[in-house]
Amino acid sequence: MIVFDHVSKTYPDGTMAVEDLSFTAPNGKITVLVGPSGCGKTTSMRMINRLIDPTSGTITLDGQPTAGIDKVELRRKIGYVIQNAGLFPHRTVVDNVAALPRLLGERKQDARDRARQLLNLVGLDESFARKYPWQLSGGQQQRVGVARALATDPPFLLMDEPFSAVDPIVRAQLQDEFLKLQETIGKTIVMVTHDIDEALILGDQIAVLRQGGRLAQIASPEELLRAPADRFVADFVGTSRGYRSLGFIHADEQLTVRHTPAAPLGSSAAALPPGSDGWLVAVDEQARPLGWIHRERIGEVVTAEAVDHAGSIAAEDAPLRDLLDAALSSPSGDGIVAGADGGYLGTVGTSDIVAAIQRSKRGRARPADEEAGDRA
Ligand SMILES: Nc1ncnc2c1ncn2[C@@H]1O[C@H](COP(=O)(O)OP(=O)(O)OP(=O)(O)O)[C@@H](O)[C@H]1O
Repeated sequence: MIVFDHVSKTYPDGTMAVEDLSFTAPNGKITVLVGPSGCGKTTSMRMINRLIDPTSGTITLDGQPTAGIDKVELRRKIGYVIQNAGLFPHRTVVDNVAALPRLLGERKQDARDRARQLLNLVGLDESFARKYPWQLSGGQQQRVGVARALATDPPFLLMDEPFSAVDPIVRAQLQDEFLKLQETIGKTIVMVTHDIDEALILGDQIAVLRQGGRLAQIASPEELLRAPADRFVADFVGTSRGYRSLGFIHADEQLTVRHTPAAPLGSSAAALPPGSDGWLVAVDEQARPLGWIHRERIGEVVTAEAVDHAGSIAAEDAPLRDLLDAALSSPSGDGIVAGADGGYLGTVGTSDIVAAIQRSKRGRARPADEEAGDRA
């Protein structure tokens, strides 16, 4: 657990970068610091590993004030991932990852063996180990940066805009992989980003800072979207908050899944049922949904060319946002749902999804009502 207790930082030129900042980054969770440029995110994060010393206040790691921990020991406990990976250009990938353990006295072979395991963990196979950073793509370099930060198996990890130097598609992939990795490693992470969408995807909790390093709100992604503390947070989180918050809510068991008939590729048109307003769900040989198909577009047999791909397909356990999107993008008006194995399950209607949204809103409102009842 990392605790900020009334921490302030004034630079020698008088700039108040952080003012009276207090928050807790819980163990095994990702805490994201976001806010506009110059609001003190980087200063706050660098005070944790004492690259910058606070002017006042204390920061503790699992109850131990950082001011009292030897800097070498502190850096061993806290992995650090920076933008652009910051790799040593003249060292191979494996030696980049092994660098800090070597510096701390580990045997070369042991450090390299572990480095190879870590490279594997971040999705880089053996062939990358002997390459140099300039031979890697931006996304691959960033993975090496993550592997290097994990080299001393630190319980804490600081990440400064770790995925911002790569294009949006690679960034989305790295974010996804990183969340899976965190499920395995369970580190206590503080991450800085200026990108609210990245914060909403990665954060277990998000601390929104305003100019002068003052905390505007700290909350879960869902709460930040649902109940921004003030206008500044609402504007920073951005528009379509209601729709985006559906990305964190799942359907309940009451959601009606309709049994719209399937039209397997290659099947004869004569053998097919009428469908819903003529619409059927085209499925492949493994009964996986491909998209919608209208009876009028089917000749003698169902062909892949006749499938309409406009509608997105939602997974059974997907958040309501994905189900709603599947329905809204669908030519038939209903959304296609696939099971965990990718097989076709059924379809959901827009009105049924809206009813599920309303039930979830009532469900979330209830605890507060009950609290009010308890107080009365
Ligand atoms: N060494 C320094 N000396 C004086 N002022 C500084 C120093 N480093 C940062 N600042 C100032 O402190 C404030 C906070 O800077 P910081 O880098 O922490 O912000 P940030 O939120 O990380 O910004 P960005 O998103 O642009 O990276 C800014 O006004 C900045 O100009």
